[in-house]
Formats: sequence, C-alpha cells, structure tokens
Amino acid sequence: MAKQYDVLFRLLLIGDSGVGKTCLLCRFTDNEFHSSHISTIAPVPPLPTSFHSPCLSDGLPFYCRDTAGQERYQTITKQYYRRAQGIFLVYDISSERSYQHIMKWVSDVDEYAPEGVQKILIGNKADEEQKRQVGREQGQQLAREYGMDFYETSACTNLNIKESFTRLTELVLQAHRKELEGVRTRANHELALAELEEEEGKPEGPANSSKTCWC
Ligand SMILES: Nc1nc2c(ncn2[C@@H]2O[C@H](COP(=O)(O)OP(=O)(O)OP(=O)(O)O)[C@@H](O)[C@H]2O)c(=O)[nH]1
Repeated sequence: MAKQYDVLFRLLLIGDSGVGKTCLLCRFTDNEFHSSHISTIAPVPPLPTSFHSPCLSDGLPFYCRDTAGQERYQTITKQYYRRAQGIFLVYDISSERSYQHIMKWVSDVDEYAPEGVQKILIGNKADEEQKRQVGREQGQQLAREYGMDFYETSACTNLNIKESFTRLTELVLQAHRKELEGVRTRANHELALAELEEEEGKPEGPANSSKTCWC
C-alpha cells in the first residue's frame, strides 16, 4: 500500500582493493575486525546478506553495499552507482596509490551516480601511523577540492567509524528532506530487501563471495 511513498536509502563503499571497505562495514554493522584480506569478488554476495540496516538518524533504514575494489569487477560495481544516495570513497593512508586513484573513483561517480549523490572521503587505516604515505592535510585538501567531508578512520581501532556513517546518513537525509516531508518511511527490513532484490536483480555469475564477514 502506498508503495510509491516509501523511501529507501542506499549507501555504497568504493575504493581500491585492500583499502578496507569490507572491514569498515563489518566494524560498523557488527563491531568486528578481520585482519586477513580476502578480496571481495564480484558479484558481491546476494542482496539479502550484502545489505545492512544501521537504522540511524530518526530510525530510517539505510542499506550499505560493499563493492569489489579490483579493476576487473568495475563493470559490475558501476551498475550499483545509479541507485545510490550516498557514497564513501575510501583510500588507505598507507598507500599513496590508493589516494591517487580517488580521482578516478570520483570521475566514475560523476559519470554513473545520480546528480546530488552525497559523498564522503575516507582515509582508512589511520592506526598505521608508521606506514603512513598520505598526510592528513592531503586528505583534507582533496576533500575540499571535491566538496566532500573528510574522515580518517580505522576499522582496526574503531576510529571515526560511527561518526563517518552517521555523517553520510545525515547528508543523505538533508539532501532528501523535501521528499521525506509527509512521506511514510519504510521500516520493514525484510520487505525492503525483497524489493531491492527485485529492483536490481541478481547479478550474473557465481553467487558467493569469498568474504566471510557477510555471514
Ligand atoms: N591496520 C589496519 N588494517 C586494516 C584496516 N581496515 C582494513 N584493514 C586490513 O586491510 C586488508 C583489506 O581489508 P578489506 O576490508 O578486505 O579491503 P577491501 O577494500 O574490502 O578490499 P577488496 O574487497 O579487495 O575491494 C585486510 O587485511 C584488513 O584486515 C584498518 O583500519 N587498519
């Protein structure tokens, strides 16, 4: 009933392979950290297990999708951009290369995501101070250039995880305030997941990911 008035917000995590996207999401949703790196393979796991409902900000449901950072999966990853309302662009502070690649990720977002999508820049692995290759000021500078908020995070020590997720959901809510006025919001997680699955369809290829923290 009144399905057209329901709202469903989708967040995405993108960035090079190994920057810690899966770990950020696991830390936020399950308060867990996995020290081994098992690359997310595309297609990412089936929708019902790859979405989480942090239910931040006034209890509205948010669904956050992890993506595979490896180049060979980019065609699949890009198909998720067009329905995203919020995107985390993640680099690793111990990898200059992953920082340089943020420009390429931003240009993909500009090309494939809807206008008005909210973005946040994340410099992850802030606990790795002795391996740091990217200064905090460099992160701040890049974020300023692209008009994004910036957080240095650590999925390992739980630095700024809640803060960055909360901020992105706030930005999405602000951007969609008009739509939210007087509308009924979807609170039924199962129903929402079923609809997401129906809308986006199951990606082709093997259904499983080698990641273990989606369990
Ligand atoms: N020290 C430290 N290591 C981290 C942090 N976040 C992730 N890692 C490690 O970095 C490696 C890669 O993390 P993942 O979360 O799998 O990286 P990803 O970006 O999802 O990689 P793809 O799935 O290949 O795109 C793992 O060994 C993690 O334990 C962090 O905040 N600090």
